[in-house]
Amino acid sequence: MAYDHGAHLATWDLRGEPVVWCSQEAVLDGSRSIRGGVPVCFPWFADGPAGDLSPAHGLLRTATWTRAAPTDGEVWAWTIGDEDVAGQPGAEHLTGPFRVRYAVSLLDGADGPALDLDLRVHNPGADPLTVEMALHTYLAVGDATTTTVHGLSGADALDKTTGRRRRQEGPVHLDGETDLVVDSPGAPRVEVHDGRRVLALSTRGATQTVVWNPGDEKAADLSDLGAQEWREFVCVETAATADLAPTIAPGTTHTLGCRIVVHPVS
Ligand SMILES: O=P(O)(O)OC[C@H]1O[C@@H](O)[C@H](O)[C@@H](O)[C@@H]1O
Repeated sequence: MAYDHGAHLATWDLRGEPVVWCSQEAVLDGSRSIRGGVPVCFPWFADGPAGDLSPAHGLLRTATWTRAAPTDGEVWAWTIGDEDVAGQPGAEHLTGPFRVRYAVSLLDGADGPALDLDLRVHNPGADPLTVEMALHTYLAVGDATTTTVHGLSGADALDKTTGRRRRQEGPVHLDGETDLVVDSPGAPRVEVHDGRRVLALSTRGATQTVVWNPGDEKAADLSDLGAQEWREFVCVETAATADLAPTIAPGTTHTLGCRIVVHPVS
């Protein structure tokens, strides 16, 4: 299921099981962002590099995108540009013109079925364009508290729950509120292990991986999340933000992409 509102893939199921998770309480009428699926964050992430921008995660998350013709393997494709959001709340923070094409593909690869997300940002302007971006995937897990995220050990990270930078040692454990922006240039393979399967993410054009789960206490503040639903997902986000946001030269395109493959645990 996908919506033009935010170019938002809301769910992806495989063999009857959700892989991309969506809240039972998600608001799907376009009046706010969707809690779950894959929010597209652009042209800023969260409250922006200096923490003073709104709407959160950039105004494309709640904008109405235009459907584009899907090409090979693509199930949905959309486009949007700066002129489409002119006058909307947050448009005053845009730093230059852009044209974006976003596509969701279902692929049948050697590793089995895969979901591929592809965000292409073109700078049609005369000046370099620096933008933050993220594919904020909500991944379904058996129980977040016993789920681990692998592939990020040894990387520097900003722990947003403390405001401090630290080195990530070993897998990320989701025991309590987790909000970690891990610097992960070089396209690492990141894996989510929940004991019953492994979700493997390979990325392109990303410089960071964000791992987020609100935990019990913070979840209670989210009106579009059911009681205990925070246990059912972990967000592992393909990102390029803050000092590691790309600067796109005039006339060029930056692609941020993510491919998700599901491996059963035997
Ligand atoms: O509630 P929102 O706007 O969907 O954001 C959810 C979370 O998204 C994550 O990407 C951020 O790192 C968190 O800080 C934020 O709380």
